[in-house]
Amino acid sequence: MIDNDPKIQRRIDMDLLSRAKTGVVVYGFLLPVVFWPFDFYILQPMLSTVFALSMLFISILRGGHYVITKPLYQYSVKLWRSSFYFLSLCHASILSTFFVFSIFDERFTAILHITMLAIGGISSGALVALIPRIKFALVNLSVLLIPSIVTGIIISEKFAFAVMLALFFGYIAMIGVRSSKEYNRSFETELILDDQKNELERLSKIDALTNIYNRGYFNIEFEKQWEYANRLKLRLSLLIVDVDHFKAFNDNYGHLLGDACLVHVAKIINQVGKRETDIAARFGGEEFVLLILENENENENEKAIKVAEILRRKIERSPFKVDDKLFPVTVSIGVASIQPSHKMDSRQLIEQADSALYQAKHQGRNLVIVHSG
Ligand SMILES: Nc1nc2c(ncn2[C@@H]2O[C@H](COP(=O)(O)OP(=O)(O)OP(=O)(O)O)[C@@H](O)[C@H]2O)c(=O)[nH]1
Repeated sequence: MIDNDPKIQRRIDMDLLSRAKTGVVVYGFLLPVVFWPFDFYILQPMLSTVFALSMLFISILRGGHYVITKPLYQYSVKLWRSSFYFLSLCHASILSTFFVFSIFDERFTAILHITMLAIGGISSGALVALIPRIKFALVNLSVLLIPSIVTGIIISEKFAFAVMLALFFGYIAMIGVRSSKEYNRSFETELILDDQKNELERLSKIDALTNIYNRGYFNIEFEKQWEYANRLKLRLSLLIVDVDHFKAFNDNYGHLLGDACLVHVAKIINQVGKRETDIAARFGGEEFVLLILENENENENEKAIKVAEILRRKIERSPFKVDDKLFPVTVSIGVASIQPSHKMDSRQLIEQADSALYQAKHQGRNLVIVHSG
């Protein structure tokens, strides 16, 4: 389920980045703070300064990586990922060196106990943060702990420390693998829910037969465009398109062919209403609507009349074809155009287009009639 789809991988990477954020801040300031109360800073000024500055330096680089994530990720996912891994491992390596010295070098005795706590905290924290990429989390954990374990085994008087660290390593690695499975499961559930949400959203907008917007969605968008046109003082035009003699079509050729004919007409309406602001929808039965936002410099309903005539002609000239048989189809179109204002009711535009359509039917069909006055 969690496949190589770049979108999914991006989500995992961004989750990884956000989880690692706290660590970057903590690492940059943690150890100088640790040195202070134990006088380590005074006892070993050189060591502590080198250590603190190197941690701070990597934190600053990681901060920079965080800031440029968006363009860097766009430029190259591979580069983003490898720099993230590299900088995380730099932090882990400096910490690991520090752990090795703390456990085995007499100069670090002053802060040994606090370092042991830090080993537990930092290793567990890093593992939890890097869970989205469990293989990398385990590499990071190995870089943090294995050098101390190996050194402990070599220097036999610290063997007990090495055993304790090895047990700790095994234990949290196990917890990490388990948590990563849980992470993947919840991530998969999230993806399934996202897909279902998108599909439900799509279904709530789309007419099941013709695959163009349905009336519910049209109503919502119509109100939005009405408000928009009102604010910008633009004209809003509406075409109501009705298939001519459709009852006879159904009676002659059957409902299934009737359905296919509606799909054919809907496709053409959708093609003609191709501007970003155009909204083509099935209004109900064999009736469709096309909502058009006129340009500022367009006079009256110029654009809508042009589109209506193009649409009428295109449908007339594209007979509906089944098994090499051609079925002529025509439509009548009522056009109305209004510049919305707060005093008007948006239904007025629908009523006017409807009355123009009524006239088109009465004047013989296969006609465009524009509502006047
Ligand atoms: N096949 C099919 N027919 C539908 C659908 N929705 C509505 N209809 C039919 O569309 C026909 C509409 O008929 P009328 O309203 O009488 O209009 P008309 O026959 O097209 O006549 P004019 O509009 O006056 O040209 C009815 O027979 C409905 O059953 C549908 O989804 N599929």
